[in-house]
Amino acid sequence: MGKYSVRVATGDLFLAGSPNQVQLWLVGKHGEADLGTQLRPVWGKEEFEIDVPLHLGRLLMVKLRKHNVLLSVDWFCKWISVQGPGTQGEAFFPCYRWVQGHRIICLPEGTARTLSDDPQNLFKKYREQELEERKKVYRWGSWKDGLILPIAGNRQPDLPRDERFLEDKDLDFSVSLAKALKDMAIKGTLDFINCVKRLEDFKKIFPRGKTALAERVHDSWKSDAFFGYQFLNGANPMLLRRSSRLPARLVLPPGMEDLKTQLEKELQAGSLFEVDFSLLDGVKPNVIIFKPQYVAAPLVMLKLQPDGRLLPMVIQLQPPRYGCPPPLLFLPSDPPMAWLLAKTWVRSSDFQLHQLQSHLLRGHLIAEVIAVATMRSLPSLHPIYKLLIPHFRYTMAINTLARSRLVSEGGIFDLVVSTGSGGHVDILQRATACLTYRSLCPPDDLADRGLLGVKSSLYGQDAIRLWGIISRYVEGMVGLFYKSDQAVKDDLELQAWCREMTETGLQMAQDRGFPISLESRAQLCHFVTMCIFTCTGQHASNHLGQLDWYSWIPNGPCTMRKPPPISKDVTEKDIVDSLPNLHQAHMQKTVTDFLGRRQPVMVALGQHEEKYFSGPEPQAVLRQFREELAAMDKEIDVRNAVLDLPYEYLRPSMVENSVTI
Ligand SMILES: CCCCC/C=C\C[C@@H](/C=C/C=C\C/C=C\CCCC(=O)O)OO
Ligand SMILES: [Fe+2]
Repeated sequence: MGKYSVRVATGDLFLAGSPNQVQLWLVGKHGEADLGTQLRPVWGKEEFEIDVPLHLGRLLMVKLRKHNVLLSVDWFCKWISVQGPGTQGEAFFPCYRWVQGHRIICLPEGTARTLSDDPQNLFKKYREQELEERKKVYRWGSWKDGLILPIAGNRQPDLPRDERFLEDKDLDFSVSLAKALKDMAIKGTLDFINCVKRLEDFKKIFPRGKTALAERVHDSWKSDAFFGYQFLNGANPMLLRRSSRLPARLVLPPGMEDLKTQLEKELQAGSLFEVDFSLLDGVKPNVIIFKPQYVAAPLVMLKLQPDGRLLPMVIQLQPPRYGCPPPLLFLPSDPPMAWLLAKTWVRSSDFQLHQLQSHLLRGHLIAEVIAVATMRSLPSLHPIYKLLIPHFRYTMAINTLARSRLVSEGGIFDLVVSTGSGGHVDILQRATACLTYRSLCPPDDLADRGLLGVKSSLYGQDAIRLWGIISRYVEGMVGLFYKSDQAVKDDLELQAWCREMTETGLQMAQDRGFPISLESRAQLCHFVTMCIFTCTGQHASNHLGQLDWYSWIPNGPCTMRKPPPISKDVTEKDIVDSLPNLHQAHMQKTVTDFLGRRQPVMVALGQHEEKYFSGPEPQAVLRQFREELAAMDKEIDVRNAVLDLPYEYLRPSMVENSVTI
């Protein structure tokens, strides 16, 4: 018994408060005290003192209930802190979510606890009740067969309130989208009248506020070195791999003996690389306003020069067909327009696989599976929940918007992208079917692709560096709560989480290397590091490049309006007629600007303010994480200062803490 001082923090946003009265209870090890309806959490922090005549013992949780007399107004509660007998200083009760309706909400004290950390089962019932409620609120949905699962719900209002944009993000998103679409409507009216006669005419829709790198793309997009560089450090660094043999599909017609000799020489030297777009083979192209669009499945062979440049050696635009002559091969020595058209076809193919496989599937959709599986399987007391939750912010919301406006029927893909109207779903299904656990872990992925130690792969160097920092952060936290491998095996909540992710969310992905159980601390750390890296670095490295590399439309054409060339007699007009028309280009630029712009409402990696963990040790681990991120950021700044083309997409200050756009 004694005097307790209670502080209650409401969210910082304008609509976070509520005029409803809130009743609080203090729940201790030895008793529970009803503090009555002391609160009206309209704004900021509220504080009050109260005498409690009971002996409560160590405080375990705070319970609260919002009383709705006339009107129920949701309240965003950040946290509650209590000082008094049994609190050992300050007892901190994290919340960081909306309090809705009339039900009693339980907020356990912030110390992370696995089931085995609670031998007296003081929280067991609470954990079970919380998960039972979460499974009702966070339900798996289904968008298309053969894909990993999304959250249930077609629009933002269908989502749990805690997953929707808060007003600052919502305002920024809505206003900037409305502005983008207004500009598009005004400037786009002439698109159907004007047309592009020359490649330089695409400058008509080249963004004003373009980035310095976008300017460089406009100036240098035709160069072979620039073309090759993009596979290393461009918008989509995920396809390049070192050749271990000449690809079977590369059929060299008679007269190409020199090329074969060169390829074999590079192969022997270990400097032969390839980018194979076979995943696109046979994808049904879109038809836009009754006009057929075209899709190809190129193969590019490249050589890594001693100076670090990656130069194309040959482009095969389509795989060989049985019973047909071998496909035409395009060479750097071909007539310039023929070679440029071949490279442009590769750029358009890269746009398709980048946006669908590298960005949407391996960034957005995997992050969503991680978020939904965690919300359904780990109670808020669990250390892994506390570690991961900051990396889920707005992911379900932005993905729901993507499913309803980008890849939906009548969405952007159907309107202007060559793989729209179903081909995009086919590609997502094919990419899902070959999605491996190793491909989501840069140390494994880069090893498999033969890119470890390649100095000109700045993406690779930064991905390994960032993976290492995140890995040490995860190991630091896991080490606080799991003292042995057996403790990991014995954590039934953790095992259920891993199984829910692999078997349900990822749809039986164990045959592609994803674990269905966690047998050791090392395996747990690797899995959780993959989760955090996917929600942060993987998405950023495949999202942030859009503005730089796709603003100049010929460098990343969203569609191709003529079939791939079958001769080398190519004119600039052939290229212009193949590229998106002005309307399609305008739409691509609008969406690229909108999605690719730097987000004003942004939390950088590791910089979340929410305090989910109580106790000095987890705070120390987070502090160390932030210090390592800051050091990496500074070193990237120094490195980039002397680079002709800086690489920024894995710079910690540029990487968002979750997938929010
Ligand atoms: C043409 C670019 C396609 C990019 C697809 C890859 C990933 C998804 C994307 C998320 C987008 C989420 C919402 C988009 C909402 C509105 C689009 C604006 C166009 C319109 O509705 O008119 O990752 O950033
Ligand atoms: Fe994105």
